Amino acid sequence: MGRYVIGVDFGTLSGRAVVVDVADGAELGSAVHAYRHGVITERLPDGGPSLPPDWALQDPADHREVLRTAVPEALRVAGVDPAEVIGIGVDATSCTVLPTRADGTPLAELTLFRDRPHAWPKLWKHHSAQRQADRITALAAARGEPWLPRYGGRVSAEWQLAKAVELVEQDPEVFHRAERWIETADWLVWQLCGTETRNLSAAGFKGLHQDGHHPAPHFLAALHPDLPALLAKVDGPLLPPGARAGALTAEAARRTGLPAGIAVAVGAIDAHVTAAAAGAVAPGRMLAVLGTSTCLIMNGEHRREVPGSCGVVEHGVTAGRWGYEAGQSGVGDIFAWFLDRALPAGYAEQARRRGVPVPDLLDALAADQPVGGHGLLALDWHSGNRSVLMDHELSGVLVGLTLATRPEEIWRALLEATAFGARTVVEAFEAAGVPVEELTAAGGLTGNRLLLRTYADVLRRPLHVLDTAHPAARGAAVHAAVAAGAYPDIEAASAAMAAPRRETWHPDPARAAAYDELYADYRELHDHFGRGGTEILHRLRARRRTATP
Ligand SMILES: Nc1ncnc2c1ncn2[C@@H]1O[C@H](COP(=O)(O)OP(=O)(O)O)[C@@H](O)[C@H]1O
Ligand SMILES: O=C(CO)[C@@H](O)[C@@H](O)COP(=O)(O)O
Repeated sequence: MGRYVIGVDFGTLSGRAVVVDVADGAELGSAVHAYRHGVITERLPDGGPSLPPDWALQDPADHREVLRTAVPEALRVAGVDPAEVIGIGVDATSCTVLPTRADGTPLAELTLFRDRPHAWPKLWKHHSAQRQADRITALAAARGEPWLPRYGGRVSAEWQLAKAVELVEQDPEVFHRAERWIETADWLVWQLCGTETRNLSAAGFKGLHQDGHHPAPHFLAALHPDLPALLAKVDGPLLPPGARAGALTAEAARRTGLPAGIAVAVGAIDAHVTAAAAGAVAPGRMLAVLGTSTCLIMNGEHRREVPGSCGVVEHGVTAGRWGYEAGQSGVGDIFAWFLDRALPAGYAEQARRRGVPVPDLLDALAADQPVGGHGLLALDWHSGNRSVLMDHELSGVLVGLTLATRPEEIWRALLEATAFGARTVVEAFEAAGVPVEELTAAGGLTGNRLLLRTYADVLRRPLHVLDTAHPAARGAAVHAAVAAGAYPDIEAASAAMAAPRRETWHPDPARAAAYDELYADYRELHDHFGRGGTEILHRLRARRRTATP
């Protein structure tokens, strides 16, 4: 009799479930379910006024629907007997956080709060709390909070505390009525096993939980007098990656088609579980999850403070190690923006005639040009800068345009900008004494060969590419196998269940040398716009805010 586990990944636009063989990690069946409401940026599903700029919400009903549809569908495709499934693991984007009642009911689902934007789950890329994040950073720096350097010296607008300050300031009633304030992954685990738990990884990386403590009540009170009440909303058993949160309830079993009583792993962050799917859990092995955003994840033997990183957290990636995270808030999102909003319509028509996807057409048109031949340079900040500046009021920049510039050249400049952004992060790790010995890529962007070639050239190192269409869901399945007791820890489970490598890209020496020069210019532009050479990007953002009705 086989033994299987299910991993369910809750991404930005869709959720996916995969059925995995516990013995060797083979993916036997999968199903993807696009969220009915996608990312909510304009208006709440029932209508109402426009949401302010930089807002990004999700609908908890969309998440439940994934459990109800994608899990049974993946089981059906795999053709396995559900009775042979021994565990389920769940990961989600983060910090994606929602206010609920004590029984887990999302406030967004109560008639009283349904039309209140602050009652809805705020997605990781809800970036409107930058000024709150700046205040938190300034206060922590002024007080010499020992945790601040562990976050590279800055608190992100994406994280729990910035979002909580925004909530208490802008809708105090929702803040006070929220009995729980919880990451989506932890909320989903609660839905599955009926027991509320919290994962140490998100508590650390997104909740500033360090050395067993949340930020102190007096620190919170200095931000807002009511904020210490947050501590009672986020408490609860904190479990390390791969721990068993509980057993699948009869109700969740009915909804998913799985047997009641199987192990439910504690919730996890999407990029972090992917390290287990990639076999990249030993210190020095960096994983680049290249998708809507980029997350760079790595384990380390020791704790080091890396300026501009998103944090170093004990048990952050696997139990007993120091996990590191850094990244870029917009990568695939920038390419999607270009395709949707900036590319002349004729290109889609040309792609259709050639029978290729539009990105492939643009890659083919741009690939043979020598490095720098387009005369362009871009900053990859259309969704703000996560590392190393951690500032979501920065925005995209493109210089070098002429009347001869072609769309495919801008496309290539954008691909290159994201590679330069990744190199900036890798160099920050190495400069802080955290060597990056190996680099593996996973995620939706690994389907773009020009992008992979560019990353290998710009980063000047071999880039291993993972062979799986569902890296995060597979990682969640690895966590499920540990929670079910099939392996003693994530290291052992990952050794047996990680996805194979599809290929390795090696840098081309001539292109890499040419990119070194362009990268030096990127750094100059980066520091000029991002480190005080000019405040123009902040002024533009402020003007947009005040000009918005
Ligand atoms: N060939 C491609 N070239 C450029 N961008 C792509 C390509 N394929 C997918 N993308 C972008 O990748 C992102 C999706 O990545 P994926 O890893 O599937 O999702 P997520 O990161 O949300 O889990 C989208 O932003 C999409 O526009
Ligand atoms: O920030 C994190 C992880 O820490 C991600 O959840 C967030 O960047 C979203 O990831 P995706 O780009 O949707 O894969």
